[in-house]
Amino acid sequence: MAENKNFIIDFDSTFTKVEGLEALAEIALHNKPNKKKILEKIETLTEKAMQGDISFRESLEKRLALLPANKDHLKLLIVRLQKQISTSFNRNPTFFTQYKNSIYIVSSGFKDFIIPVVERLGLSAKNVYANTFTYDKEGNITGFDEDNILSTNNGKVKLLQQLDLQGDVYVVGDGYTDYEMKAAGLANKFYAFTENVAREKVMHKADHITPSLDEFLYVHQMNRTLSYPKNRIKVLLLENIHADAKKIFEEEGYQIESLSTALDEAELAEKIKDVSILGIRSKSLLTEKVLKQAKRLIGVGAFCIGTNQIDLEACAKKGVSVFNAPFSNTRSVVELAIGEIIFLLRNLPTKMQAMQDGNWQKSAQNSYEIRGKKLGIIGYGNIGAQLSVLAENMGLDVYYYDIVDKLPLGNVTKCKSLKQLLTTCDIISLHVEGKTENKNLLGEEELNAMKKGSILLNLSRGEVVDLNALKKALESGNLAGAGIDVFPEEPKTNQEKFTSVLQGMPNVILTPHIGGSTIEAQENIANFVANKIIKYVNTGSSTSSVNFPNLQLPQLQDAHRLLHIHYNRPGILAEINSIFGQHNINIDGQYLKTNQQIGYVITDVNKAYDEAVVNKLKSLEGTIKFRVLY
Ligand SMILES: NC(=O)c1ccc[n+]([C@@H]2O[C@H](COP(=O)([O-])OP(=O)(O)OC[C@H]3O[C@@H](n4cnc5c(N)ncnc54)[C@H](O)[C@@H]3O)[C@@H](O)[C@H]2O)c1
Ligand SMILES: O=C(O)[C@H](O)COP(=O)(O)O
Repeated sequence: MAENKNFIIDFDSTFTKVEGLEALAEIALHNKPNKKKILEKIETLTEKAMQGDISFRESLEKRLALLPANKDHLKLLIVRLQKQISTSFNRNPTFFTQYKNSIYIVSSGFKDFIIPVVERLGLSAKNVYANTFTYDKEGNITGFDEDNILSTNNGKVKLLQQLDLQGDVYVVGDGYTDYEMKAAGLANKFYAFTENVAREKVMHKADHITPSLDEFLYVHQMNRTLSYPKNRIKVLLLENIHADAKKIFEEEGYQIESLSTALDEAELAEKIKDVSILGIRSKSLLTEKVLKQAKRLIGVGAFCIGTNQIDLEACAKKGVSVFNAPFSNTRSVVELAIGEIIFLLRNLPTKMQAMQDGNWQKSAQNSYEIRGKKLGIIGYGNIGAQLSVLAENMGLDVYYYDIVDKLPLGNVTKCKSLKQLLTTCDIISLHVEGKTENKNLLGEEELNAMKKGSILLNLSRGEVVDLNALKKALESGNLAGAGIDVFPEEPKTNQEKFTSVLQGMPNVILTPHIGGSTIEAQENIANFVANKIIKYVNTGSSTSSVNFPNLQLPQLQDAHRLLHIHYNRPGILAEINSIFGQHNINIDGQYLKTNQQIGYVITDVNKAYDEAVVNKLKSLEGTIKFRVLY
């Protein structure tokens, strides 16, 4: 309760993102030749005092002596600082208005610029305890009021003794002098505020590290803008996901751990225990066994196209939404396929190896143009269709076969059966997904059905082609070459050895699953997937989730959003609404979608609601997960 709690809040680098005196120096030294040097000296002096390495008084005297500032500079400083209030402070205006009489700004900075800044969040000058400047007649800063207790060493401690606050006292700050109030027995707890600056020495002394004001308010169960502090959301990124993803999650305030390799089942099961968001690529298997350990998992990002490595159904049943990047690397795969078609039709792998071995084989034998050849695409999805457009533009005659009805682009010919495609085309390229039904889609029978002298590309999934049968087809000469990018068993790291029955065969291109491994694709994927997950966490929007009913939600405005994920069974929506009815809750908006396994209901209700509602919704039979957003 506010009456029993007092909040002592530091100003520089806590209330604002920057140190006031440093910002003042920046302004006062604008265009001065020695600016950089003086600024560095001021920063060093600030840091030394903050770390507790020199006395505060000494630091202040030395800093002011270096500062040629006046009242005009102060006016500019105030405008700058008002724009630099810490993000999480600005995000929680109700905390300041609700507890304005219990919040004390205690700072070794200067009231001259602190008061106009804290007033922005509704605090009053009478609760600001800080130093004051002295000026000459022209308005130049000459020093500070030396009688002010806050200008002395241990000033914050002495001030707090004088204030003699009744009730609990909580200190929030980024500096050592803030900790000293707790050390002197004048505060119940010291919270090291690390949103703007994280000092090891100060964090080490803290009762609690608070990366934002949200965390402090969450710990104290006080009125706040975010239901759950973002710093509590732990993200685990595996398999060398592009650095942009880490950056985007970091900017959102999440905690990130990033590893360059995949993890095996046991390692992942251990690591996933406290993870809220998991990011993987094609190598990490997310099995039901791993998911059993995932107590806090909300979302999974497949930073690739394929999601066959993830037990999507088990994720849905656990209320975990999975997102992938369905388009971001498609162009890269298509370009590699085109390149390989040209290489294989010119018999280049064999010729290149001969050159490496010192053998000159100038001859047109077994070398063909791609123009006019028949390309057969199995799986006319995002990659297959894109390949057809590029290939047709290069003069290939394109055919496709898909189990789903797909619109043929350009002059492409649709085949009625796989057999028709295999027996018609000179080049076969596989672009199907890696589901169980597609295991050995091309086995001995299918490979034997292919035209004599044709070539095969597989840049989809390893299990789709029976590699022993392919080896035989190549040895028999029925196939003239193959480009294989994906394998039933692939190394988890670049350090592991790779072996395949196709090694050492002529006119075969083996690549280490790099169809989508281009700088452009990886960057696009990182941005696409990370932003989709953040949107899901922040708004509940599940657009383009691969295992959740897709709901595109409007921005939440002055309401609570209740997200209810449940097993898809009849009558549950009626039960949810009956709970709202019993508690007289006004529904501002409601959105529902279901798929075979689960139902996803989002209800926006007006601000005031009874906590009992939440408990009833959580314990409703069939509930998988429940979240509140506000
Ligand atoms: N090598 C790489 O680095 C790399 C990169 C990206 C994608 N991929 C793989 O490529 C696959 C295809 O990607 P996409 O974006 O085109 O997927 P997509 O889902 O858009 O298209 C797949 C198409 O295959 C069809 N299909 C599925 N099974 C089939 C079958 N048995 N016979 C005929 N058609 C069938 C589907 O109906 C669909 O139209 C991905 O699932 C992924 O596994 C590999
Ligand atoms: O599914 C995909 O997008 C590809 O197989 C690429 O996977 P990767 O990101 O593991 O290379």
